[in-house]
Amino acid sequence: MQDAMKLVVVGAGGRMGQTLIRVIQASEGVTLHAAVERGGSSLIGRDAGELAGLGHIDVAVTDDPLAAFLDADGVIDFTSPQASTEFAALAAQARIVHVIGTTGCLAEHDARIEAASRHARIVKSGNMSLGVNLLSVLVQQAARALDAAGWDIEVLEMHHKHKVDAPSGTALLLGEAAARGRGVDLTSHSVRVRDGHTGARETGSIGFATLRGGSVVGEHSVILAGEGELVTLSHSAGDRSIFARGAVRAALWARGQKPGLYSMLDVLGLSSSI
Ligand SMILES: NC(=O)C1=CN([C@@H]2O[C@H](COP(=O)(O)OP(=O)(O)OC[C@H]3O[C@@H](n4cnc5c(N)ncnc54)[C@H](OP(=O)(O)O)[C@@H]3O)[C@@H](O)[C@H]2O)C=CC1
Ligand SMILES: O=C(O)C1=N[C@H](C(=O)O)C[C@H](O)C1
Repeated sequence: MQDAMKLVVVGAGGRMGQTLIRVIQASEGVTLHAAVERGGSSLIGRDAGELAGLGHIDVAVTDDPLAAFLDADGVIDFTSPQASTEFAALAAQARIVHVIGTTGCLAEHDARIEAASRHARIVKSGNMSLGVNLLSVLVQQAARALDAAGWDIEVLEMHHKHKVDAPSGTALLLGEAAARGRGVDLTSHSVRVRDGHTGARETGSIGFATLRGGSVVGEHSVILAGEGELVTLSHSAGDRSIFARGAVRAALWARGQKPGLYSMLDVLGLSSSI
């Protein structure tokens, strides 16, 4: 049997970082090797278990990611686009698995992450949950079956008030699935904001609407609106552990793969359904 996979959590003090520490401690086949926060953070030196509400686990938070990566098997990263591109380069240097849940990446970040995947095994997804990835397959099928002339597609999302990017990574992932189903490119068909005298809706466009407030973990709906009927496909996240469990599953899966850039659909064996 293989040794437990040694995982580093970067952004250890964040909402997802703390959830990951709890999920890793509760999971078979993985062990928390290190916890990383940015230099200057008041969390450096604190015990990661205490930070996550578990009690002492003898893993002190460090601000030296490369030292942590060199003796690890993988890193799980829910931080920021800039930080994730830097961690991808370090994961490539250490030749380890890098699971990236960070959203809001621009083309320049994605290009750097793709370059790092020549040496690292990277799994990146705007949503690590099983439910959302299954939903994306269903959205693609619905968009293909219900034609653009008769059915308009709108993606609606709501998240907690601290979220900094919009539309959410999940909304974009679902928009991409709808665009694939329609055989069109999302960028040239999406309407990300509406305000003022917008004119009538353009046939075939894919609209996005963003709500923010309170402590909502993540609500997503894809609405297919026809004449006199609506089809709504939706997902509701009750707890951040669904993302953390997906990320751990991705790390274990990627351990056996060649260097490259993979998605959660690859991890879940759903790529052949798209
Ligand atoms: N794909 C998925 O399934 C999911 C994705 N996400 C995404 O994950 C990301 C994080 O979300 P969330 O946990 O809510 O955000 P938080 O702001 O709570 O956590 C981010 C953490 O990363 C830390 N961080 C930022 N830069 C660095 C760095 N250079 N080195 C070390 N640590 C760093 C932050 O530290 P500091 O506070 O000092 O800046 C913070 O502790 C977002 O992009 C979010 O959209 C979230 C949930 C699920
Ligand atoms: O920031 C969050 O919280 C979440 N971010 C991801 C996204 O942008 O879709 C996933 C999840 O919905 C929670």
